[in-house]
Amino acid sequence: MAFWSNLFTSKKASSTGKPPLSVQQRVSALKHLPPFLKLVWQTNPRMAFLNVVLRLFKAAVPLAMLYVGQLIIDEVISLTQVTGERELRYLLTLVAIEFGLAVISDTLNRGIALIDGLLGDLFANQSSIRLMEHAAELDLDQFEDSTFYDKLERARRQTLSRTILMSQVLGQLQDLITMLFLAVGLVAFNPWLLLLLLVAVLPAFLGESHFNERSYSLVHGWTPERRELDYLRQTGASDDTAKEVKIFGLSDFLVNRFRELSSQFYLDNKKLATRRAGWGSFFAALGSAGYYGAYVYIILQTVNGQVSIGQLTFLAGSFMRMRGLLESILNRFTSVAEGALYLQDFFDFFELQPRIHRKPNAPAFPKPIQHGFTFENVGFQYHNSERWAIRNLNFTLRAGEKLALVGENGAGKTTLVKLLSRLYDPTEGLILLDGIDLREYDPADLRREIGVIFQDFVRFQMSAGTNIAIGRIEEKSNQPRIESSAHQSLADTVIAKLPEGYDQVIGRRFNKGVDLSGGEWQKIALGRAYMRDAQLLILDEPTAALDARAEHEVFQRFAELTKGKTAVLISHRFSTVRMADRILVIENGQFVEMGSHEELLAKGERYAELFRLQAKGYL
Ligand SMILES: Nc1ncnc2c1ncn2[C@@H]1O[C@H](COP(=O)(O)OP(=O)(O)OP(=O)(O)O)[C@@H](O)[C@H]1O
Repeated sequence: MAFWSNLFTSKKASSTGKPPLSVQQRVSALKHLPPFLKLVWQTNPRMAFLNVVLRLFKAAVPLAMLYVGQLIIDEVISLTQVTGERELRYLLTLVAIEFGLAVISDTLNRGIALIDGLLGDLFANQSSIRLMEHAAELDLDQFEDSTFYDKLERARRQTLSRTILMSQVLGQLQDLITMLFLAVGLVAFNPWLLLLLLVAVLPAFLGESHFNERSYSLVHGWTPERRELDYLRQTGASDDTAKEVKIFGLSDFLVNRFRELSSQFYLDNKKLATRRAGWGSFFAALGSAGYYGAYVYIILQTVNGQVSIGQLTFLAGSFMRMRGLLESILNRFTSVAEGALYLQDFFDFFELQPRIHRKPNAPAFPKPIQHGFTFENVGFQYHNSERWAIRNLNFTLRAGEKLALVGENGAGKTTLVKLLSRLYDPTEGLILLDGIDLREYDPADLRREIGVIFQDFVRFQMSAGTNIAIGRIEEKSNQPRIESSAHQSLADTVIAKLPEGYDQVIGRRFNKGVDLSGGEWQKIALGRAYMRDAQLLILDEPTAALDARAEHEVFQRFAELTKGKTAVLISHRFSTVRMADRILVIENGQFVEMGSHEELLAKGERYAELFRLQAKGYL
């Protein structure tokens, strides 16, 4: 019987190859319940308090009803033995009390369900907000780590299901109190009955807890695959991918992979569910045997005249209720413990801390920048890669200059920009701003003074105006500023053609959304750079989809706008690159040469070679 041997601390790997968790781990997961309940309480203290009070009242109702029931039956029996005039007032009062209790019980149930639902909604909303806020604080490389994604995914799934945990924990406390009340009556009659009850219910509890742990391991171990399933579902049927899925005939490929993964999960789950159902029926039969044993005992006592018929109904009723309660307490205990295990994922996510954060005593950000950014022997390795994306980089981006970065695909240009904006910190070497290590400044100050438009800028499925305002979202109501940014980035001509102008939702995701061409999107995204009005502006090839004339015009306007400001341009078009004051050529992450267009051409080395290739139409 593998079941019994696995029950406590199984070392056997589950079907997912992950060892199931031990009882110790499960019990230790319960430590997350107090902070969880604290979060629930903080969500809305008044509602939480009311919930507890209503549940306390509800806990006392079953005992009161059973007791009144006993009095009613005994009174009925004694009245049947009376001949002549019968006094019914007492009996009718008892019935009225029982009726009152029934009404109170129903009302309390409704009230508790209402507050549970409302508090649960508030809690789910607040958890989602906390999750979004915390995710926003984390570093970019944490997002690029797949184990981080698994954590985020599990935490995201938690926000809704945790509201069920809240009702379960509170329900548990309520049932425990009801049990306590009922137990007092039962123990007074015969303490052995209580023991019989435990014996009847305990195996079912252990069985449930075993299977819950298995199903947690299964679900937990399948997180990466479930993410893949979500991805496949999304890729197979979404507006973003429909074009390529059709052209390349990818539907079967995606469907087959989905079928393969989902049927593996189905089979694993089916095996577990079937075993669970089999053992569950066996344990339920054990429970019934316990109940009927106790029932026979009480009946015999009644026949022998040791207890009244009213007491018989009270005791049998209490025993039956206690069995139900104990079963649900124990079963719920395992799902509470399981919920607490998932809570671990939830709290784990919140324990992740960004490495790039504000230090105490951060120096004031220079306004204006005096000297510029100096790279001293800078090297950078992506955390998931052995390769150095950038190495031994030494140069200065002078305050007020326009610097163009040139290099082949994968040379490290975008990486350099990410280091400048502190999306990452260098693996080795230093970046200094006006002589102070960039890491000393508050990253929020730095980012406020830098505007970057990446080549893979986000196409926000929002209005055209908001898409530009995103460059400085605090100014989202400043329509003149949005319009002047749109004018400078040539987005105004695109917006003029939209039926609802600046209020037009762009992108296809939402109803009435109008999609734009690649170049039109770029003009909108470029508007963000003008909206930003930062000390350092970086354009990382956001003009690649613009036609040659539009790009030329964009950069002429850009040069005017950035007069006196520092700017970095990345472009593969030399007609654009030559507008820069200086050009930095990098290859395989290493410095190759630096100078003005004329200087580099005169030098006749790498830049000159690339320039001539493009002039001949080879690049
Ligand atoms: N998130 C990442 N994780 C791991 N490696 C990365 C990541 N991003 C980029 N790289 C690698 O770092 C190197 C430099 O990439 P980078 O994006 O900086 O090149 P680039 O010069 O901007 O190229 P392109 O002209 O194609 O945009 C490449 O080899 C790339 O594969």
